[in-house]
Amino acid sequence: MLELLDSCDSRRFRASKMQINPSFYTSSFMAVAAVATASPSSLIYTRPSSRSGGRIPGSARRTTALVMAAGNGGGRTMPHVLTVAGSDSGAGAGIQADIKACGALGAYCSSVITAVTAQNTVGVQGVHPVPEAFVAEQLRSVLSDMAVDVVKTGMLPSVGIIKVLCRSLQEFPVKALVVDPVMVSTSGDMLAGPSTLSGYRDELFAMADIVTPNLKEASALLGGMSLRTVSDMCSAAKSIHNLGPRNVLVKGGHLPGSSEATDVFFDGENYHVIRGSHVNTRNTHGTGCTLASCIAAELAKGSPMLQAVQRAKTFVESALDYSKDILIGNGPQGPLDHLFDLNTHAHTAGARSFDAKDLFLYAVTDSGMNRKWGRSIVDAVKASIEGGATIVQLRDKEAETRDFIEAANACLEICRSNGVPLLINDRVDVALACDADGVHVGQSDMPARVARSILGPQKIIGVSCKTAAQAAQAWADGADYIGCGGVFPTTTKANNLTVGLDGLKAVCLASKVPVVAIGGISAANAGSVLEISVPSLKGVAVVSALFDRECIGTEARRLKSILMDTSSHAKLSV
Ligand SMILES: Cc1ncc(COP(=O)(O)OP(=O)(O)O)c(N)n1
Ligand SMILES: Cc1ncsc1CCOP(=O)(O)O
Repeated sequence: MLELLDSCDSRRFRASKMQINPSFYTSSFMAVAAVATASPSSLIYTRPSSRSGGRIPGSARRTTALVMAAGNGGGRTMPHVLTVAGSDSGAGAGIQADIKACGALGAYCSSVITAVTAQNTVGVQGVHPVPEAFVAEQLRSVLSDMAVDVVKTGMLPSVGIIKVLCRSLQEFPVKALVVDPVMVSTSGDMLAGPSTLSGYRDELFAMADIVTPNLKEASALLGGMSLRTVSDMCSAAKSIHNLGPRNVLVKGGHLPGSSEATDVFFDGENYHVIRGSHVNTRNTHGTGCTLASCIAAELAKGSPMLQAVQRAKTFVESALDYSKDILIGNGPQGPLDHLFDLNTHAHTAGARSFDAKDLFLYAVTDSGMNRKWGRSIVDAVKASIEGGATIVQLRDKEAETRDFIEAANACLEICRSNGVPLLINDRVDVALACDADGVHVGQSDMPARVARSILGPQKIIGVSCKTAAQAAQAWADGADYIGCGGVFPTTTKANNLTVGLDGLKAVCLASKVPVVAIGGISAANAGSVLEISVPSLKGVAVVSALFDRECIGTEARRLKSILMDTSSHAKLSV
């Protein structure tokens, strides 16, 4: 697998199509080490090419020889993917997704940018292609210097850029080429004109080790062929294979009438139907780029093709599952968290533990109501949790500090044993004294910024907001969530302005942190609150609907079931 060339040797070599070999790295590393020890200044190493016309340019060989002569030849190599794709300012797809996906799988990822897009979770607002000559320059910079194993392509906005890439790959061969024929974004915006179809078909596919179209792209490549079933996908995979790539993966996504995410892989001889579970989430932006990058990373690590595809699919499924509730942006398509494995460990290592799902049914206590019904605060909190409350706030405007701390300690015991966070209304001192999970502060209480500096990064801080400007300030101050209301008129809080469902919606749309609605909410109107259907709205907070009722547990159960029904019928991401 390894060829040694004299540094002055100008021989060109032409290698036959290379099989991806898992032992490649080990063997090349050992051979390099041997060479470095034997005769460091006069020999260089190179690897055979998978591409026709493969050669190592003299300048690159000389550079390698110099590096080895300088004593760096025995360093550790990394599997290396070069992504040639567009930049996504929202970082859910494109170059940014590729770099994160490769990093997550342990591959180094260099990048050649073909276009700069202005993009977010709503859609694509602008596309600015990079001039062909500058794409060529970027390619030369990376490929002439770095040992790239696999090139992965994403957005190639013109035939000219496709041609530039093909020329570069002829000059600087790599182990494998993964082509994701990106044409339309998940939001439906065009990223490459129809003229690029001929570039893919006539130029790039013949060089590709795998092409990974989704149903729309496969259909476009085949002149508008209708693709509805797995059998259609098999026919499409065969037709695309006839265009030149060695392998084809047609991604079925969520096929009509199926609860699975089904893909078809064709290697020119056999079809493999790869089934995965469909994850119900808005956070699917960039899954195509991620899948192709993962395939590239696995190939760079030495996996055989089918195994690379299977591992990539497993990674995407795990990332979708982990990211299904993440709130980034207000548009219909949010991004994945590619670094979920890292972040899972970060949580256990002490990062903030707030989970927006906890806001679903938020019980806010009221000392006056407890007195009226002859209940202790501890019994009231216990009953609300038994009924399904997901977070509790102790709100007591009258208690002496000492009594408040005592009550908070007792409630904390119940909350902790049920895995329900306990927050303290207004009183940062009480929260600190009993080590509660956090505080909720209003616009005239201690500023959230100050509370954050006192409580540290791990405590939960909620802030009451009635306007978009207040929501922006709360986020800037380090709030974890905001409480917005009163949504409906209420007698629980005197002189409180009602913002209505429209006001709630405006704040939710503006908020960069999760929102819980509060004020006059009960079983009669809780459904209408969730139905405003803005992703940042994560639940409702109630006082009288629980604590001014005879049976707190029954009321909590009723509310919870209404919230769950509404969120599942409206497919809300709460
Ligand atoms: C979840 C939640 N949202 C809003 C409020 C109101 O807090 P604030 O504005 O501080 O008013 P008081 O509760 O102090 O009367 C809240 N408590 N909880
Ligand atoms: C504390 C608070 N903040 C805004 S409205 C409100 C009172 C909510 O109480 P209820 O759920 O009984 O209307």
